[in-house]
Amino acid sequence: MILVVGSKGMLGQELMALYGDRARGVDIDEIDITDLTSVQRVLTTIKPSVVINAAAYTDVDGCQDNAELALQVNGEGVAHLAMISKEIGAKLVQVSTDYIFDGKKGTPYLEDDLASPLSVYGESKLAGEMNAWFNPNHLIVRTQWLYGHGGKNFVETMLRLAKDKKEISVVDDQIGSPTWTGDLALAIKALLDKGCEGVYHAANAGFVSWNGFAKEIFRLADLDVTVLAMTTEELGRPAPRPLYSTLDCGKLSRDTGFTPQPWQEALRRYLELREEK
Ligand SMILES: NC(=O)C1=CN([C@@H]2O[C@H](COP(=O)(O)OP(=O)(O)OC[C@H]3O[C@@H](n4cnc5c(N)ncnc54)[C@H](OP(=O)(O)O)[C@@H]3O)[C@@H](O)[C@H]2O)C=CC1
Ligand SMILES: Cc1cn([C@H]2C[C@H](O)[C@@H](COP(=O)(O)OP(=O)(O)O[C@H]3O[C@@H](C)C(=O)[C@@H](O)[C@H]3O)O2)c(=O)[nH]c1=O
Repeated sequence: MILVVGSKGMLGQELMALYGDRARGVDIDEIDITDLTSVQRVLTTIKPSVVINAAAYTDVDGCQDNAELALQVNGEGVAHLAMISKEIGAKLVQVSTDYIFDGKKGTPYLEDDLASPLSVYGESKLAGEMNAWFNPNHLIVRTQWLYGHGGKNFVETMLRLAKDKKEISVVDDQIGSPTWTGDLALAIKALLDKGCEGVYHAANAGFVSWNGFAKEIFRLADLDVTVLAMTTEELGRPAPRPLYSTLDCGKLSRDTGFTPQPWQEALRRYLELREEK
């Protein structure tokens, strides 16, 4: 049995849909990962063979203002899951982020590149990666720029803003790979099916700026919106973001035979499925 922690989140919902009967999902109403007793109670009752942690505090600017909570959920919470999953002999899958990097490398990041987070969110997720090591049987999957059904994300924000705006300003100096949760869930399954351990990068292929991503969303959705360019500095959000955080996913392809599709194709598929719902 696979236990998906954070099953009501954006990735959690996708994992539940992919695994169906083979998974049991729990979220904040049944488990609080910041509370060791709660984690102990749920894991020792369900006794899964794999725990996938898709629970996190993902509001990047919110984390910047609430560092203690960010470290509790994204850092200590993972330590609790790692310690108890080890105790019951289960594998821990920890989902992590490109924001553990500072974005200064200039070429796609490899799994063993040095982490140097710029934001509290990035620091707390790096703490989570380190805490995953309390269970030697762990898999850390770093991904980025996620969108998918049932979650707050950039695609949904753009489509919402387009309802009453003809012009939207979007930063053009941050580069990364928009990634569909549908493809990330398949990558996680491929890694588990092959018994992979350690750190892996998993994102849709190719890269673009948020500005270019917004333009492609409106083009595919056939919406007449002008996307203006601005810099990250001009936008002035509370949390700093890496300017170049593309992840090299070669290790995933080599070890599993699974290569996520180009981001443009994933986006087209997501928008089609969204229309059908
Ligand atoms: N979104 C993105 O762009 C990216 C996400 N990631 C990582 O991927 C993973 C999944 O992200 P995503 O699907 O966007 O996350 P979401 O924010 O959509 O979902 C997270 C879920 O975890 C729940 N949760 C929060 N705190 C706790 C807690 N203390 N105990 C139990 N559950 C809790 C949330 O509940 P509630 O909503 O009620 O707070 C929510 O249901 C995370 O690890 C994230 O860091 C990595 C790269 C990019
Ligand atoms: C809504 C909006 C955003 N932006 C910018 C802000 C930001 O730099 C970028 C993306 O904004 P968002 O708030 O959607 O994204 P952000 O919270 O930075 O997304 C991150 O989330 C965490 C959880 C991760 O792990 C990362 O991989 C990444 O996906 O676009 C604009 O320039 N104009 C806009 O109208």
